[in-house]
Amino acid sequence: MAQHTLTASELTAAVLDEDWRARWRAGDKPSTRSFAPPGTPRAMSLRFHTEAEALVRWLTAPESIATAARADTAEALVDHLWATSLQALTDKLFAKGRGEEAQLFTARLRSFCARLIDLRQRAKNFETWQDVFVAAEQDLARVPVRVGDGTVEIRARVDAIRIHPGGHLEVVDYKLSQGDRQKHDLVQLSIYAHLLPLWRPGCSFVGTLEYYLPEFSELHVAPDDLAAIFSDMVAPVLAELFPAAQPQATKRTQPPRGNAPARDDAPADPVRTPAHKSDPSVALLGDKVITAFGAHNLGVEVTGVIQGPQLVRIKLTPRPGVKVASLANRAADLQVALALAEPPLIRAGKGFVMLDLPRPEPTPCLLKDALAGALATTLKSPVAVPIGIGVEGEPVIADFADPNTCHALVAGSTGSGKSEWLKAMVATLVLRNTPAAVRIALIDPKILTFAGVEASPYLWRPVATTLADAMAILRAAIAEMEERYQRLKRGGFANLAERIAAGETDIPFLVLVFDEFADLILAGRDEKKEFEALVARIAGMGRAAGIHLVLATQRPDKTIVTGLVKANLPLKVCLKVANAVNAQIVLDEPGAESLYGKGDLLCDFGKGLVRAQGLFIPQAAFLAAMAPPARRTGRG
Ligand SMILES: Nc1ncnc2c1ncn2[C@@H]1O[C@H](COP(=O)(O)OP(=O)(O)OP(=O)(O)O)[C@@H](O)[C@H]1O
Repeated sequence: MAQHTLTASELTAAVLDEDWRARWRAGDKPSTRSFAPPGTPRAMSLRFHTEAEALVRWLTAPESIATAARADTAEALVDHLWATSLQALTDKLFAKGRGEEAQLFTARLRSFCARLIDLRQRAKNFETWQDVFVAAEQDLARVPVRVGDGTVEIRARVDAIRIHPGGHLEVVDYKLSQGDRQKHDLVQLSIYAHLLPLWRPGCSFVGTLEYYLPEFSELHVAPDDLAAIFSDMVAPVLAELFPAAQPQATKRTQPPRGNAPARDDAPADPVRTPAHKSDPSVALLGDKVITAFGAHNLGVEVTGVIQGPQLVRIKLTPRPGVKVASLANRAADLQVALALAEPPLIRAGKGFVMLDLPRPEPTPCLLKDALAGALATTLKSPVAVPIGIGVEGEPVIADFADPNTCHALVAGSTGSGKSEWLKAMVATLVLRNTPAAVRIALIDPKILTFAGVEASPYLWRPVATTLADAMAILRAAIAEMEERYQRLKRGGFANLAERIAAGETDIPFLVLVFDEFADLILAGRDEKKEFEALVARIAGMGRAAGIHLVLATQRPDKTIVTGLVKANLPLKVCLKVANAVNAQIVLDEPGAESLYGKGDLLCDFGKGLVRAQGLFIPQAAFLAAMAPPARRTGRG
């Protein structure tokens, strides 16, 4: 069967090298490395990219952002690099007789640091390095590109996405050599520029090639020039490589809104929840588990094997004398015995012990399918939202109207699936309500999560991307809450739901969604105090007024998830976190460090933890959902 995916590097190679293309068409997988000009000295390109990425992450990470914002000279940045890794690296290179390479490498990074200071000066009203960088080493996973009547998925990783003072986003490619490779660099940049608006519809991107030779030089390429390179050089090669690309109708879940480009980044072959194809190899797992525990003198019986969308749950009964804690302590041994990537989660359930193993072929849960199936009858109140699909295929839902789940804390390390979870939650609210019934405030410091929704009638205020705008939204929500209380009192209603039930529908529910709130806590003592006070106020009084808070963070440590924040958000949704301490902070018990990522989550409703798989909505469907109801093209 024809292959319908390739990487941006492969596509670049195919565009510029006819032999490469012929070998690929013949079914080979030719290397893209042969593309480097022969005889070039070792540029240590990979290491340069790693150092640049680590530096940008330090500049923008919540825990270091305040310190990093004070770094206003190239020397200060070089000092940081030197202390964290560069000194050790150069010492090693000198010891190996590669002193010349070490000097060249250091000179390149010096140029990089000097460039960063220029960018700092270029930024409008610089407060932190987040005013410069949106992302470093950003993966663009499986972006569908139209080829003829079909689609081809292209994968890419871009070096940086930055804020350009012209109001665009700037995609940047770092290069360590120039010469005859500039054509190659331009083709690659044109591919990135083509992919990015498909990946984040609604954003416009300019392209920059940055050379560190070691002297710095840059080449700006206008969007029209990049589009011309793509259509003249890349598009014909794509058509040649994929003469029979898959018809779009079989891949697309929903036509895009207006002129928004098609995007369907849902993983392939989604299973219709809650029924999942059973996997024959799962039948053998029970025996393997008995043997693995038996090797440590822990007797267990398998009393059930359940296949969820992403997990296999094995229900075990411990033999007399075998403690649950002893089984849980053997997670690392099971990881080895069953050749797992992570230690499995082993927890006590009602009358049994649950051992969750990854499914050999996990299947994602699409919001669209869940809304048409399991959620159709279970979401009742207008502000009921899905948490995900449970291991046994059951819908796991929360209702903001319920005092036990009226405000949420969402935590998970980077890549765990927080933004996707938030998007599925927001999409559910807007797909089930008109803008007159529900309004959303989006606080998106990462800029890309909610890009492209600016014109949505569901927005209560424009999407906030800065600390100042985020605080302004919270203050406005307090004022709104007080006004609502007056109106409820005048009408003799205890809360908004009661008023709506009486037929008065002119006040919408309001859900405030923070894709990251760490910056608000770390901004300074006064800001932290004000933020906590505002959160406490809304948390305490918001439900009656129909105002709900959803605060997400990728940094669930004690500094960010303070006692006050945690106590005020009764619903906890914890995706994969870095360690057991983080899990403990969010859920009061470890476990979430063993989740598998990509939407795998544990949720606390106040009566024990539930494991579920978060729902997924493709970006194009999300944008379509945010459109006015009359202009919707379908259901996401
Ligand atoms: N529910 C899901 N089902 C399938 N895949 C998912 C799901 N959630 C996330 N993923 C995959 O994981 C990737 C990362 O998810 P997401 O962007 O939500 O992470 P994140 O936790 O917000 O990370 P960061 O904090 O770095 O932005 C997505 O691009 C998607 O490929």
